[in-house]
This record gives sequence, C-alpha cells and structure tokens, in this order.
Amino acid sequence: MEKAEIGLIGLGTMGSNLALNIAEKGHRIAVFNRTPARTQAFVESAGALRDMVVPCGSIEELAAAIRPPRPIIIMVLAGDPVDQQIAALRPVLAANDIIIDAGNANFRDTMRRFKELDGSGLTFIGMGVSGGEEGARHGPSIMVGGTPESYARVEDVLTAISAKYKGEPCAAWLGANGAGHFVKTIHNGIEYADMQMIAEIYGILRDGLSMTPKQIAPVFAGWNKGRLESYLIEITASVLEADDPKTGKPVVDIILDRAGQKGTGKWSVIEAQQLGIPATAIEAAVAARVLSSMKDERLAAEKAYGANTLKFAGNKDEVLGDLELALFAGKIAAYAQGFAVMAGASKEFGWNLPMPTIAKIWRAGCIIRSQFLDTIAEAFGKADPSTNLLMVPAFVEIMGKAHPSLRRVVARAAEAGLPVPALSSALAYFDGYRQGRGSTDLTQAQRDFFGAHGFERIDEPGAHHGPWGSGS
Ligand SMILES: NC(=O)C1=CN([C@@H]2O[C@H](COP(=O)(O)OP(=O)(O)OC[C@H]3O[C@@H](n4cnc5c(N)ncnc54)[C@H](OP(=O)(O)O)[C@@H]3O)[C@@H](O)[C@H]2O)C=CC1
Ligand SMILES: O=C(CO)[C@H](O)[C@H](O)COP(=O)(O)O
Repeated sequence: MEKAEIGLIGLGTMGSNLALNIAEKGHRIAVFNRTPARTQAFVESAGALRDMVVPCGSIEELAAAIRPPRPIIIMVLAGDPVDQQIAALRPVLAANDIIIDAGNANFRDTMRRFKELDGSGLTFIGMGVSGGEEGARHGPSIMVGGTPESYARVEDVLTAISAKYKGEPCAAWLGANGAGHFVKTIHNGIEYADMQMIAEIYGILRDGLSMTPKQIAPVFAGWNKGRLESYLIEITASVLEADDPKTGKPVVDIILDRAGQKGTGKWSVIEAQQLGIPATAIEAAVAARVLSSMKDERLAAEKAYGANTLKFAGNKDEVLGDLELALFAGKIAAYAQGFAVMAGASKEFGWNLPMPTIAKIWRAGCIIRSQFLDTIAEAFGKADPSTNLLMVPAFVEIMGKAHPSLRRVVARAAEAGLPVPALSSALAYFDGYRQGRGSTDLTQAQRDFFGAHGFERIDEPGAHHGPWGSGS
C-alpha cells in the first residue's frame, strides 16, 4: 500500500477532525488511537476520505505506514499522555522524523520536551490549534513553535488545512520551542475573558432587565453585525435561541451554572504573574469559573444574604447601547492584557513573537476570531509590537469613546448587585493604567514604615527613608 505522508495519534474530537481535514487536502494519513474501537469508528465515519486513511493498530504499525522523514501529530489530552506517546514513539522513529504535539500543552512542558529530545535526531514541534471541532475539520488557526527548518518541512500541510482569512492562511511559525503553545495559552486566556464578559452582559440582560433568552438572542445577533462581530457573539445568539428537546425550555435555562476549565486560563494568569504583567480581566474570568463551581456555597450564601432583586437602572435603549460599547471597551482591555503578556514572554524567552502575525492568524479559524482582530493586526503593523494596545493610536481613539459606557455599566451593575468581575477588572485596569499619579506613594510609605524598604522621592534621586523614627 502507498505510504502515508503524515501520521496522527489520538482520534478524539480534535484528532479525528484534524485527520479528516488533512486527508481532504490530499495528504494520505496514518492514524492510531489508544482504544482500537475509536480507530474503527473513525475509519467507518471517513466516508469518501476512507482511501486516504491508513488505520494502524499499534505505534509500530503507525511508524511503518509513513514515508520517512515521518511527521507525526500527537493530539491526545495534555500532560502525561503526551509524554507517554513520545516515549512510545522514540524507539520506532529514526533521525529527522518530526513529533508534533498539537494539544493544549503547558508551554513549560513543551520547553522540557524540546530539551529531552535534543540530540536524539528527532525534531519536535509544539503547536497550538484552535477552532474546536468545526475548526479542526474545516480550518483551524495554527500557532507553531520550533525551529524555522522544522516548520518548513510541515508548512505546506499546515497552511493547507488551516483557516483562511481573505485567502491568507491562519497558520504561522511564531518562534522557537514553547512559543506556539504559549501563544495558544494566551489565546485561551483571552477566550476566557471574552466569554466571561459576554456572560456578564447576559447576566445583566437576564437579571437586571428581566429579559428572556429568546429576547436576548436578537440583541447579540444585532451586535454581531457591528464592531463586536465575532464567533463568540455569533454562537451566543445561537445558544440563546436553542430549546431543550426534553423540556421545551431554553437550553441555557436548564444548564447548571458551573463552568468547567482544563487549565489554559489558569496557566495564562500564572505566567502573567510570573512575568509581572497585569492580566486582571483574564484573572477575573478564571476566578469567576472557580466561584461558579462552588454552587452549594453560593446557594447557602444567597439564603444568608437574601436573593438579589434589584434591577439595572436606566432607559432600556440607552442601556442596550451602553452594554454593547461596554463589552467592546472591556474586550479592548482584555486583549491589551493578553498581548502585553505575550510581549513580556517574548522578551523573557527570546522568542521575538510577531504580534501582527499573531493577530492575523487569529482572524479566522480560532474561537476568538473576529473583525476586531483585523483592526489589531493593522494597528500593530504600524506600532512597535511591545506597545500596550491601549497606547496604539487607533485604540486610544476607540477606547476614549468607549470607556464612559464601560464605567456606567460597571457602576449600575454594582448598584444593582449584579456581579461583573471581568468588566470591572477591565475598567480598573484602564483607570489605573491611565492615572499619571496613583496612590501607591502610600503603599511605599507603609512598606518603609514597617520594613525599612525605602522609597524613591519625586524631587531627588536615590533611596530614601521616612521620618518614622522607631515607629515600625
Ligand atoms: N476540544 C477542543 O475544542 C479543543 C481541544 N484541544 C486540545 O486537543 C487535545 C485533545 O482534545 P480533544 O480531542 O478535545 O479530547 P478528547 O477527549 O475528545 O480525546 C482525547 C484523546 O486523547 C487520547 N488519550 C487520552 N489519554 C491518553 C493516554 N494516556 N494515552 C494515549 N491516548 C490518550 C484519547 O484516546 P482514547 O480514545 O483511548 O481515550 C483520545 O484519542 C487536548 O490537549 C485539548 O486540550 C485544543 C483545541 C480545541
Ligand atoms: O482550546 C480550546 C479552545 O480554544 C478548547 O476548547 C479548550 O478546552 C477550552 O478551554 P476550557 O476547556 O478550559 O474552557
């Protein structure tokens, strides 16, 4: 039988769809899954692409089915399963073969795997893939980390299977070793913030304005025709329209309000903290998921304090206008934070991350795809990529007009007792960022008072101490 050009391990949601996408683009693919029944089911579902797929019952069979040098994609759960698959592959592979981890790996694991494979003759690529099931099948956004030479060897396949934005492939080499997985992690961190802010606006519409899901759906659908146009806003409208076949109720009304998470949001926040870069909207989004998981405690607290019955103040049409602009302003702050974290990591790890390219390959295929990313790509194309998005001229103008709405929404939500942690964090970040003289002069004085840590003066260089005497 004709050898396959590429291999793939892991036929779950992402792997099976990615394999069909690769096959559809004319690349014969050998596949292996730990549980053989899944391989069988995959082959049966391949339809017209069946002839392009070579099912394998073992790793040895997989290696033998591919034409060397063999590129093999690992698409299994992140963490130990990836190490297990690498360990299983090593004895059956030869020099110049390429192992590509395409799952949501922690970039620190990716860095370690690069080191472990160094000198083995094997090439490693850490590759972030976004777009969920549909994206994997018809065109994801692909973020590659590794050497430019190893990318060159798989570039044709990756660009062929990737999403296209006005004909441009949404796949790119972003830097050495862990760069691709780091960028994917921050993509997901931004995704968390985006989703949380949308959920907060939905909460205001539902609880503050007493609107039903069917009434809220067209609001989001309308917003999707303007500056908020994005995949997440689009699916929000679809989700709110959907009914539960069992009860006939809107699906959202029967879904338990306990959000899951697999780790990438948390890693974004940990890395932001490690780098000393504020990512407060992402942090608030992760914390909101954690708080949501404490359902029993929340129910007990509602009993203790009483259910909130306050309504959101203001004329409905004006409020809807404010909510739309507030969401946009919050989104700008969250993206500013995400890009700032990537700029910090780029410096720290010597990646030289191409910010305009990152914005470009996020314009289609991925979960946070939006029109807005085209504006970011254009803005970063004209500015130093380490500039905070809030200081890029195009965004100074946009944010200047949008922040009063964010302020009104956060203030009214606070008065109505409606939690808007990501929106309010975004606002506080913006206000803190644009405040020339803040209030940490007092923090510095306190630190010096109790710990003799010293402070800088506004009128003299050097380290100074306050006149506290032995008050500490
Ligand atoms: N779902 C999504 O929207 C996205 C997911 N990702 C990432 O892609 C990766 C795969 O996710 P997804 O396809 O959703 O996951 P699924 O749960 O659908 O599939 C998991 C796959 O991993 C395999 N697997 C699990 N543990 C092991 C192990 N110890 N050894 C070998 N194989 C193992 C499973 O094999 P078996 O059949 O034997 O259980 C299965 O093929 C993850 O890293 C995920 O974070 C990235 C982008 C989007
Ligand atoms: O990578 C993805 C989307 O881009 C995956 O869907 C991921 O699982 C989302 O993260 P979480 O499960 O933590 O919400």
